[in-house]
Amino acid sequence: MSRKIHCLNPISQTGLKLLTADYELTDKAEEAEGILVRSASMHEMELPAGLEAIARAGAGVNNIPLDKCTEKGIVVFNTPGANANGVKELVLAGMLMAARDINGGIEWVKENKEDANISKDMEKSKKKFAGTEIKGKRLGVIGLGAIGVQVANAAADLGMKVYGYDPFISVNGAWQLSPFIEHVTDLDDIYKNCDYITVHVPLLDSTREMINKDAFAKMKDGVVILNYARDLLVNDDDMLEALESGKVHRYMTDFPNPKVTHMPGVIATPHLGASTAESEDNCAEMAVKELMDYLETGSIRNSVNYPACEMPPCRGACRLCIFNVNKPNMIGQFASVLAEEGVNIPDMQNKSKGEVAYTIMDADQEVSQRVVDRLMEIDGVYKVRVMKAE
Ligand SMILES: NC(=O)C1=CN([C@@H]2O[C@H](COP(=O)(O)OP(=O)(O)OC[C@H]3O[C@@H](n4cnc5c(N)ncnc54)[C@H](O)[C@@H]3O)[C@@H](O)[C@H]2O)C=CC1
Ligand SMILES: O=C(O)CCC(=O)C(=O)O
Repeated sequence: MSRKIHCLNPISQTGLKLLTADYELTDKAEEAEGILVRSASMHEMELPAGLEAIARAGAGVNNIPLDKCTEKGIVVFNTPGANANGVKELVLAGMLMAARDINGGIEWVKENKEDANISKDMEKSKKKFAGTEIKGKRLGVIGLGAIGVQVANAAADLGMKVYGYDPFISVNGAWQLSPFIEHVTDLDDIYKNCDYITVHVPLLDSTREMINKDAFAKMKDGVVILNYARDLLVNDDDMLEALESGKVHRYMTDFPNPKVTHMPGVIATPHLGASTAESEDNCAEMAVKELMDYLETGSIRNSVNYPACEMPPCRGACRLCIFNVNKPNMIGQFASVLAEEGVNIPDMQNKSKGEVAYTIMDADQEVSQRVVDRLMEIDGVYKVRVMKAE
């Protein structure tokens, strides 16, 4: 029987082509074992009873109800870094468009397209659209993950003086960061010093509306804010005030909403950061591979709600994948149940991540529903998935 995959957004064929003959795309979400999604919101969606995993072809997972998925033992994947270059290039375009009034200039040419003297007239009009160069200006990058590091390095290559802030920077991120970036540990150093500030953090409770009136109060007059991460990182009312007072010269954003579109000094794009052929292909390929690997082997790579856990092919008659709360004596209880039922475990792997843990156990014989029920009865177990050895 083939595994059913439902796409909540159009997913690049480059990724979908990787699905083998064991898979089938379905229009019916309710029968899906796996879901592929980009930005569609899943918060109001009823999660299918047989859903094992969701793969987000992208970075941000604020469109997915993570807690609900965790409690149901549904593994949520994303595709770290797969669209970072696409976003970096749009951020660079944003900085350049904020530095001079390129948009205004283009509009002027359109408005004057019938002017037979345009070649002369433009020389008188162009001063309205003049600006500055980004070389030598100070850029603050908040969040030095896949995108932030690339933005910081590219801006340094263009001659900007770059400050980077990320209290949770990964070892990998730190390795990739150019030595020319000044790594600051106090966000105020970015607010006080920078001409351009770009935000590349996930939308979390801790980052929601972090760009607000308190932050603006510390910033230089005429600062440019770039938000190619998520709308709710910025307090819109405070942004309007900052734009009207001249504190913020331009607000460059990939997240227009009815308030933002009416603000002066805004240049908005319609969530285009990852909309390049390359990013779409990269994300789709990574998402499909993660999904297939998990559905076929139980191995988890790049999950945002469960730990990474890689297992070689099944060494028994079946494989048990157990999702549970991370607390003492869980493995002891699993092993006791299996021992009492006369099931031997030739191989196993257990990993934890914060509040949750994941255990893969190969069993030397097929297990009965009673074994599964007994495991499910253990306090703290969310789900037991049984996979037959191929
Ligand atoms: N416009 C678009 O189309 C796209 C937007 N995005 C957005 O950009 C965000 C970042 O993407 P990636 O760089 O790929 O993610 P990432 O996970 O590689 O990097 C995020 C970084 O933010 C850091 N961070 C978290 N909280 C922070 C805080 N309070 N202060 C400073 N740093 C903090 C983390 O330590 C991490 O290094 C995504 O979560 C998503 O919302 C991502 C891709 C495309
Ligand atoms: O998939 C998209 O179109 C948007 C990408 C994005 O926002 C993300 O990866 O977080």
